[in-house]
Amino acid sequence: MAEEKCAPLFETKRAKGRLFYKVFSLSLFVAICFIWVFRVSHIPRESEDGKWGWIGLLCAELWFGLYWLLRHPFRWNPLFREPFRHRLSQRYEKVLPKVDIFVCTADPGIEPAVMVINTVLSVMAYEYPTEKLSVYLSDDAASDITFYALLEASIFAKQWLPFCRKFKVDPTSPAAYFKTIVSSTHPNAPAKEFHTIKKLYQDMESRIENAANMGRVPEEVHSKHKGFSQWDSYSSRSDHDTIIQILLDGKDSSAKDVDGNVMPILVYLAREKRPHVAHNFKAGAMNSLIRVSSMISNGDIILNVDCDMYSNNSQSLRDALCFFMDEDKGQEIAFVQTPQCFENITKNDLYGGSLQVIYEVDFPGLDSLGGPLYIGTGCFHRREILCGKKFNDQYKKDWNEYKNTGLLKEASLHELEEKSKALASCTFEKNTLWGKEMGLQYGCSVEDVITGLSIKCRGWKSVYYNPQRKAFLGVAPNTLPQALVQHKRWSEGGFQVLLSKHSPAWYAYGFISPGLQMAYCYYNLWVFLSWPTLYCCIIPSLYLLKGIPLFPQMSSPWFIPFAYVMLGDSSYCLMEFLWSGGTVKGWWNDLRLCLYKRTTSYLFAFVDTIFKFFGFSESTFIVSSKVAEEKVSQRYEKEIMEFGNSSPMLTLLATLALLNLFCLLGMLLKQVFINEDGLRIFDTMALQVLLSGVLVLINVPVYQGLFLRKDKGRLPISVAAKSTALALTACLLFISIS
Ligand SMILES: O=c1ccn([C@@H]2O[C@H](COP(=O)(O)OP(=O)(O)O[C@H]3O[C@H](CO)[C@@H](O)[C@H](O)[C@H]3O)[C@@H](O)[C@H]2O)c(=O)[nH]1
Ligand SMILES: [Mn+2]
Repeated sequence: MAEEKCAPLFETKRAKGRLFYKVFSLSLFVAICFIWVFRVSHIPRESEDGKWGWIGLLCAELWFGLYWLLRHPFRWNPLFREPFRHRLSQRYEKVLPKVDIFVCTADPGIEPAVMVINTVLSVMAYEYPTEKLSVYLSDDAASDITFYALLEASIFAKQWLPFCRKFKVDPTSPAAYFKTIVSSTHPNAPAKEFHTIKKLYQDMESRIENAANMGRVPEEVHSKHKGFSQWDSYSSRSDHDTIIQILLDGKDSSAKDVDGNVMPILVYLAREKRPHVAHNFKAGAMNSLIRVSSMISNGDIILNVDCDMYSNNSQSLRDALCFFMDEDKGQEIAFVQTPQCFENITKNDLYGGSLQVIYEVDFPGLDSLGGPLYIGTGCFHRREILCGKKFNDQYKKDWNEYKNTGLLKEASLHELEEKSKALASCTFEKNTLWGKEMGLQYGCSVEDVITGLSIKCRGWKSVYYNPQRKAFLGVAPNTLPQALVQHKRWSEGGFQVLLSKHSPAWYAYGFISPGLQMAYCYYNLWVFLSWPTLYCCIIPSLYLLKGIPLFPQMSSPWFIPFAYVMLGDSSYCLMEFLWSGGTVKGWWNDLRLCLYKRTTSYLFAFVDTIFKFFGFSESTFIVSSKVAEEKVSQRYEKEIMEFGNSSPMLTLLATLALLNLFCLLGMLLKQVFINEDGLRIFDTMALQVLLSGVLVLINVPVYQGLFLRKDKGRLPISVAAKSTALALTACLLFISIS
């Protein structure tokens, strides 16, 4: 018993096989050095062809090599964590802390209300004392439909929560649960009860969907609930008062479920918005939530999820607490991050959306360097640290002195709502430290990453926890344009972090470990991959067309390091990808997306950040769509790439794809009809042929989209025309200049 008492609440394991990795990396590095030496020592003379092409490649290879070095800290010493829930409950069951859960939504058009309330219901049903749970929904669209849906959910929850408890339901999102039951023949609930609850859910779902389709809330509901009157003064999504409604307050009889148990507190919040006041997107929403919740429940722990990220594991809250409440190591942990996983990833992950290598390899590695990034969803925070507390080693939280703070117990509901309104007003933050040193940081497209970094710079650590049964499941982009726009926002955010006050490249020095600095830089430098990648996709192919070699020929000893680096690195990446649970085709798809995001998302992000830096354009946050038309979904299921618009990004992609095709074809035709030495080019220019060949192969979906497909997801004719003209012109121009 005594032993149990001081036994840790979690354990940490180290990965094996690191020596192999280190030796292999060293050998790759030696080969990379040889490549650099070759480039520098073989620069063509003024009289020879290809001098500038050569120097450009030298720069690209230097940069790729250095960037490759940044990858290493991740892989040096990965850690895996395992919490012990039973010990937590033995020692702390009576004094478990209060937890506030924030769900953010911003657009009922692409984040349907039914999906949002499923997420809300799933987190309300955590296996946790309900009187200690509070769930807040922030609605940046201030949509009365979403409010209506939440109202419906608050009623349905009175049946749903007892049902989940009784039959140990998991996942606790009703939609997801009913979906799993269709595929398995053993619902853990008796048929009668199962069908009753299912019917209740479906009725609610159709009421909400009807309201959403009609675009308004049914009259009889409207008049029955006083909450709707708050929309009387509403003029638009970006111009309205604070709307707040405590739907379940945890104390009066209407807040009990059908079994008579207390329900979690449930609050709807749409912070005030005015057209000329910056609202700072999700970061602004989160900060309003932090303040409003401090007035109502003031939980010690804050869990934050996006509206699509339903809880898939009803124990994950307790798991997270094992880290915070561990007597020995818990004191320094600011947040516990779980991976962002998705329920709609297809077998070969067409858009590389699952980010598996990041979550299976990078993040465990980060954990040994001081902890993973905060990635905006599925993250448990300590409230006081999120609000700006600095680390000191005297800090020791005594969980046993459980205090019931928050005013809900004393004040009247109305009073509370009025007080909270002021906290969510759009002028509240004026001349305060909110958005700078308190709460989530403003001015960055990845408010999460920069906030996590600032927490680290204040001396705290974080923990990565990747449970076997995924903690949360969400929706990944299911069209190419969506994926590219999302990566643009992320890479732009990364660049902003790099330029920010907390820059991992300079400011963070001395505050976080050098390995972690490198790791942050690895993510924050994404935009700088665009130029060298573009260069390597264009110049070697054009030179191939012209017949000028830029790489050593096959019979030269210098060929060896090139071959070794290409082969070695790609096989290693493939191995990591498979090990992380991917397929070979998935790896190929991931490679394609990697190319596409580098040549488009990162490029556009680079340009946009510069514009914003000089004040030419304003910040935006393009919310990813979580729904798709029937036809689009069908194509997604079949892993047919969805282009579907004529954006500059797609035009650029198509142009690059065609340019490579033309160069390769042009070269082959030249070999057949003009040159006499036939196949000798495959010796002299083997690597260039290979590079173009791979680029052409990887772009097969683009050629299909341009010329072969008839469906709506294809590339529009206008893109085909523009890109063909551009690619041809580039080839002809390049040939004609000597
Ligand atoms: O003005 C806004 C914009 C967005 N959101 C919410 O923010 C969340 C994330 O938006 P989404 O479009 O799904 O972006 P993702 O790229 O999927 O999100 C990832 O990247 C974001 C930063 O770029 C983080 O904020 C997210 O937590 C992280 O999951 C969603 O719940 C939105 O409703 C708001 O509340 N207000
Ligand atoms: Mn999302």
